[in-house]
Amino acid sequence: MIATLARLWHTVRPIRFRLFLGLLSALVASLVALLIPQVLEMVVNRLDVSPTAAAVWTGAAIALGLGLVEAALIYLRRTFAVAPSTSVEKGIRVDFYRKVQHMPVAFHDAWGSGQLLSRMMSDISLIRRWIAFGMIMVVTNAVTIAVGLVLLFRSSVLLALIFLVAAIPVTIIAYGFNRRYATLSRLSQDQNGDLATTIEQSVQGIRVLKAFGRGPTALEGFTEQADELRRTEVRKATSMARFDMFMFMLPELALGTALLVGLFQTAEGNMNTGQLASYFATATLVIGPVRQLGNLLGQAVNTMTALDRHYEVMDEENTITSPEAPTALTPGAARGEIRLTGAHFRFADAPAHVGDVIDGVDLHVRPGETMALVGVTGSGKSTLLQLIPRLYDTTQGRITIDGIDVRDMSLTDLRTLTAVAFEDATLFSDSVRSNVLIGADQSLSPEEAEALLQLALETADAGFAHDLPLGVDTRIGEEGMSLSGGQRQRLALARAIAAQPAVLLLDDPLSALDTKTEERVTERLRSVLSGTTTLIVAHRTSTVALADRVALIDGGRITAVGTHQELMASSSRYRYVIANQAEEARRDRDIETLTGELELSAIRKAGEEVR
Ligand SMILES: Nc1ncnc2c1ncn2[C@@H]1O[C@H](COP(=O)(O)OP(=O)(O)OP(=O)(O)O)[C@@H](O)[C@H]1O
Repeated sequence: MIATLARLWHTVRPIRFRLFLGLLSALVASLVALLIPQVLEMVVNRLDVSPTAAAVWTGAAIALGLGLVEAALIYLRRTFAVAPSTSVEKGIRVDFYRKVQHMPVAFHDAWGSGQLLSRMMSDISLIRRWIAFGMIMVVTNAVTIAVGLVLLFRSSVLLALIFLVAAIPVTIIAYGFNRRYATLSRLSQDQNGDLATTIEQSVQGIRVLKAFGRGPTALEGFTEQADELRRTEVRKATSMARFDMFMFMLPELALGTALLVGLFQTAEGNMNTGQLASYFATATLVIGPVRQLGNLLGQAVNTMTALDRHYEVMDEENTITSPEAPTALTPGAARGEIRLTGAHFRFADAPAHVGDVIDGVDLHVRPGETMALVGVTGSGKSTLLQLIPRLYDTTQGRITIDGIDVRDMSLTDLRTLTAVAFEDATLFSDSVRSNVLIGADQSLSPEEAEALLQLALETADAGFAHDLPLGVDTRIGEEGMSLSGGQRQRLALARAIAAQPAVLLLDDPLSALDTKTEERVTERLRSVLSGTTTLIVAHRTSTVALADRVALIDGGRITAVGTHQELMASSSRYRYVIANQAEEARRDRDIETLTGELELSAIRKAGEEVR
């Protein structure tokens, strides 16, 4: 807790002085407010002695003046604290985003996107509200209550004790309520997030749901989730209603009792009317901070939790970073010779009894060569590809490009040398042009960039982009025009080509294309990118046959390397894998003919589940 506070103190360093001014304004404002009842007491007592209009006017003018000063100070408090705290909030948010961006893929495997989103949005907002408001108000309210109590005791010890009897449970109830309410709020936020995810999934997978007649089941699931959220909202409202009841009932009861006792006391001459008036004015002023203090203490605990959650992400160690003294290289001059030596890899969450996913791979890919990676599903093809640009790091062994260990290169150089296209083509909500040129050399002139865009689109057989409503300036992605799976894949491939890498890593990027288009694209890739070393995960025999050589991967090991013809002749395992893939491709074609643009991979997955 102390360490967390110390870190927060460090974070607010640039605005500490303004926060101090905010605190000062708030303190003076509340002391000024507490002066008003004292003026009231004076006026009432003066009126008892000499009831003149002048006394009334003077008292009213002083109270009005004090009220104006208080209002001005409250304005100052907000000015001093709110604007700078939003800049601190922005800073924290940007740091968080930077951190998440820099973290390796393994971090994102481990952390759900919902978790990161809620830490990025809700937790950071909570921290900002505490910096701008909570921190200042907790001190101000504590001082107001302390001074207020002294004034109440000065008016009447007995009435002050009645006030205290109500104030203590109010603070305790408010504190407890805030803690419980925060838990419920977080639950409701999580459930809202889950509901949003369900809607997103059903909208994205609407065709699969319809094709399999799973709409009613999806609706049932959704209704159950919506009902859970409703129950949480009802619990929140009930809890709030109970809290409000106590918050108003206890102080009102105390003030009612105090009024009764106060009137007797005044009648018996134990206190004067001025004191009684000042007691009530002070008590009304102090009850607000009493109610708020419990809330603020609860908020403080919630903010500590939010800070801990925030620092938990910020403290995650980034294991994939550039070395301190990277080997100098010129990505443009690279030959693209890849060598894996005794490469091992296992996922951090893999159970102990399971062997390494990549289990001692030795592989040599010659400069400019196109090598196909072939293996049954789950044999480690995608994982192997991802080790080269260090999306994951080998747990043993080494990978070199042109003789330089990838760990000795700066990440920027390595990621310029390599480009990846995944089967699952992710496009951003932006124009086709921006999507394709995302990894292109930023120093190109507009004409060069345009020529590169054309070449990439042509090579990837993505000429359809010119026929979109605004051509290559058409907005695509989630908020833009929707494209078919095959179109998305071709743009993702064009993006990898436009990066002009020395090493092109293609993870089954043509799976959604028909066989003819795939063959055409593979041919073009070979002629346009003759100097580029290409490692391609392929399922179709046609693509495999076009590669210079093929590597067969089995259980995380390379078991055979050679041309397609050589392996067909020498390896029975290779013949088995290829025959299997041909069968799969035939089934895909049949389904495609039957259902048009259906999501093939989803259908396959659903089919596997049924089996
Ligand atoms: N992020 C991950 N965390 C844990 N295990 C994973 C992760 N990604 C893949 N695996 C596991 O690693 C193994 C190899 O997966 P990989 O995706 O490399 O296979 P693949 O040969 O590319 O399969 P496919 O042809 O089906 O794409 C599989 O058993 C898979 O379940």
